[in-house]
Amino acid sequence: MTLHLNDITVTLGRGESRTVALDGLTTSFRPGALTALVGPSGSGKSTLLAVAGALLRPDQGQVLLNDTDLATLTDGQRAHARRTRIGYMFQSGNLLTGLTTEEQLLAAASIAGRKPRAVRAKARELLVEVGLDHRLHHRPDQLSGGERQRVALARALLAQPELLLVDEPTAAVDRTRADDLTRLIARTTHEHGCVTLVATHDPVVVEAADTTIDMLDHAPAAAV
Ligand SMILES: Nc1ncnc2c1ncn2[C@@H]1O[C@H](COP(=O)(O)OP(=O)(O)OP(=O)(O)O)[C@@H](O)[C@H]1O
Repeated sequence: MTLHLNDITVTLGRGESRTVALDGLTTSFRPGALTALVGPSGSGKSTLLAVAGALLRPDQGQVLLNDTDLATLTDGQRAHARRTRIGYMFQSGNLLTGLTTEEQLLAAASIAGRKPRAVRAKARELLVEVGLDHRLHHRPDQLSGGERQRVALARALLAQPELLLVDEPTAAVDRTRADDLTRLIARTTHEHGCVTLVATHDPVVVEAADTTIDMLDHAPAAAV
């Protein structure tokens, strides 16, 4: 799978808060490559992740996952693409209230049509890898922000998505854990051949990436 963004423009807010977050951005991402999105706060990294992940429709431009333009799909088709083709590790975690850590992974697998029995061992393995094997029975409100984000990563990796979108994976964890997570994301990308985009301010993540996109090179004219 390749991801090609073609002439993407996104405007956010209205009136005085109206902001051009992306202005005619064109770029491609290779399968099996980890791309670091870098640039100062406000340069459009999260907006790019939201557009690539079919969470935000661009005002203009194409979001091509192979031959499928996510920008022109119906809401239902976009939801299907999110469930079956795209994995997210965002700062909010987006976990389901009331489910334990292990259930978050099994429920997501079940929604994607897989039998919980068939994925339980792999789910446990991933939770060990993200350092949460001692938190299997905690619910989201009993986890720290960094822990919630790691549940989201394990859940995303269990689904083996074609496109993996990660926002600041190392911001809420200590250095050792940050290095482990960075290695896990890079290894998964190389082994599964997914397209991985990581928004980051962390030089260690940039070092581990195969390519880097500096958002300032694509900054809207008004912001330069
Ligand atoms: N709802 C909104 N309305 C208006 N402007 C917005 C809105 N959301 C974001 N913006 C603006 O759009 C621009 C891009 O924001 P974005 O969150 O993509 O930046 P970022 O590079 O991810 O920043 P950070 O590193 O701080 O996470 C910023 O200038 C921001 O202020």
